[in-house]
Amino acid sequence: MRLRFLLALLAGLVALALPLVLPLFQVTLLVNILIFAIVVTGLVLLTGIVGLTSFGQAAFMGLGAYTTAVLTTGAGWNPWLGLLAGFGVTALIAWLLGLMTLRMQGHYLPLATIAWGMSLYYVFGNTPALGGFTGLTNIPPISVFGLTLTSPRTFAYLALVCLGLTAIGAQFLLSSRVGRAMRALRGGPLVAEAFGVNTFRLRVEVFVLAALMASLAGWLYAHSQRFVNPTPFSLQAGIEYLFMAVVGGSGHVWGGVLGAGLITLLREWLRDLLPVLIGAQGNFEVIVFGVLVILTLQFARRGLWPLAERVLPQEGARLLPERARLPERSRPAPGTPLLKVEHAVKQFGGLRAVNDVSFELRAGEILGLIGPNGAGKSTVFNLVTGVNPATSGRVVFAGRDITRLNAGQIHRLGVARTFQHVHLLPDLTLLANTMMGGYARGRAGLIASLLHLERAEEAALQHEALRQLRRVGLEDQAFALAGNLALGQQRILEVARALVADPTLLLLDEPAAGLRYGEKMELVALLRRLRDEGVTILLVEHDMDLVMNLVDRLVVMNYGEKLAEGTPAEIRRNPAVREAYLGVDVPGEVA
Ligand SMILES: Nc1ncnc2c1ncn2[C@@H]1O[C@H](COP(=O)(O)OP(=O)(O)OP(=O)(O)O)[C@@H](O)[C@H]1O
Repeated sequence: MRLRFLLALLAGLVALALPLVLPLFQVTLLVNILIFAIVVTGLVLLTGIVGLTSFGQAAFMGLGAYTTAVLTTGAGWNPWLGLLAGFGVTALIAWLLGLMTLRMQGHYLPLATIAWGMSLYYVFGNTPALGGFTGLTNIPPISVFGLTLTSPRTFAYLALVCLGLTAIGAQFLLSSRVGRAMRALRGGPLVAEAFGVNTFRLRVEVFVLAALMASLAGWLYAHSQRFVNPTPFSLQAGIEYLFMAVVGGSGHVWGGVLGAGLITLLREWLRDLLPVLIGAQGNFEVIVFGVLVILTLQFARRGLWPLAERVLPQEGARLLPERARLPERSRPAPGTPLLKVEHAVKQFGGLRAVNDVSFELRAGEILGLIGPNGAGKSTVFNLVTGVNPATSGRVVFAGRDITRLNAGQIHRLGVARTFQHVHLLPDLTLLANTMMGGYARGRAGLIASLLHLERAEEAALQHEALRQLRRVGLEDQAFALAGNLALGQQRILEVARALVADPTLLLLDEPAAGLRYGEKMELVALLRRLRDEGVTILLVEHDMDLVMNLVDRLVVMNYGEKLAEGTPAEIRRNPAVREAYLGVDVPGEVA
């Protein structure tokens, strides 16, 4: 940790020395690298972390550049006001574009980013007030504390400060509650929503943030070049920013900075070299970039920064001091009805997956939901967790009708879940994964996270996560990576993550799927212990042995209907159940 800090300090000092020692031409290049790195930092958040591929960042850079260019040349505004105006214009346009496009899935979103990237480029080029394709000249320089930044040497320091603040803010964000939610979004909305994240809103927020970073870069660009034209804000430039992120490592802030440096330097070098080698003029460097990206995707899919990370000293485990604990929910008295499913029906087109199912779950018990494949168990699970609303009927939790609430709203009432297919963030520690479960117990938003103003809350979450890891027996691995765990432990980690939400009801979706015998026994022991501590559990499970030895009561489903309900002993004797499970031995109790 100390060594890493010293290396970072050294890198910072070198960066501060470079504008003084490099020849002027190279300082200009350095300024460009710093500016491009700001755009790419936004792309890292948007594309590398959240998984929203954007080809349109150069257009947002253009919005920042043109806004300040018009206002400072035409209306005589101070460049700093031009920056704020650029932020305003970019935020508004990005927000509108985000609202329109961010609900799109798959390849539709990248297509949409290409569309607006092209449109804005032609708006810049075809608007006479913006100087058309020749652009606007005589943009005034920026002044800082009375010092006018006309020389690239002094301008480089402004660019360095801007990049430093952007990159550190992005790092702060990624190590926060919002950052964990952003990472969870990458795997689809299911997990993030289950922990109370408003996924669409978060996508829009990150989209606007990345656009604002590009806008800042555009402002710097306009005042360093002192003129603007549409070319640097074209679709091709947008693609090059993506190249930088991919080559450097789009999952890491410093990867973005590395990519911006490498590609910009390479471009300069190739622009001189290739025409000599080929004997003709042209943008041949783009061909090399294309090959480079393909090679990176082939041999270092996550970019070059993760390779550098391997040789850098690893960051040590650090816990913030806990000043206050998170508030806890009041518990329902054992035996009181906690969950009621009343005449639930779920229709998928012509298929009635759940048909008039009713059952009740009392506080402090473990209820198992079993049935053959396709019986409708997962569908019931989805009705209770708000993933899919019931077609008719009611679901009541803790006296409140939750039938029409979404997953996040239901979670905030005290329902936490695990997933049939484990959904963890393999590159994060067990602790960080567990903390994801406490998202709804925190309040800090994007801005507080960027500024690191959420440390007290983060500390409380860290210690709560640690307590839950201790509760499930994983505390000694709190700082290991979740991706290194065996499946059984990953499932137990998901239980710890759910427990951080301080749930009154824990829903487990096939928790024993894929586990070995020993792992199943550990899981059973854990769930029993949790029950004894007062946790109420509903579990959907295929493993009859496990279910029969764990649960207090069972609901058996078949063809979407409730076939039977009772204690394991009653269910074992039930002839209808035996028939539904024909060919499967409904096992006896194991000592
Ligand atoms: N989103 C959906 N759209 C259409 N049909 C669906 C959907 N989800 C489930 N079904 C259908 O509803 C029926 C019940 O499925 P469900 O997944 O609830 O059963 P299950 O008891 O959980 O089965 P398994 O044990 O195999 O997971 C199945 O016929 C399934 O194909």
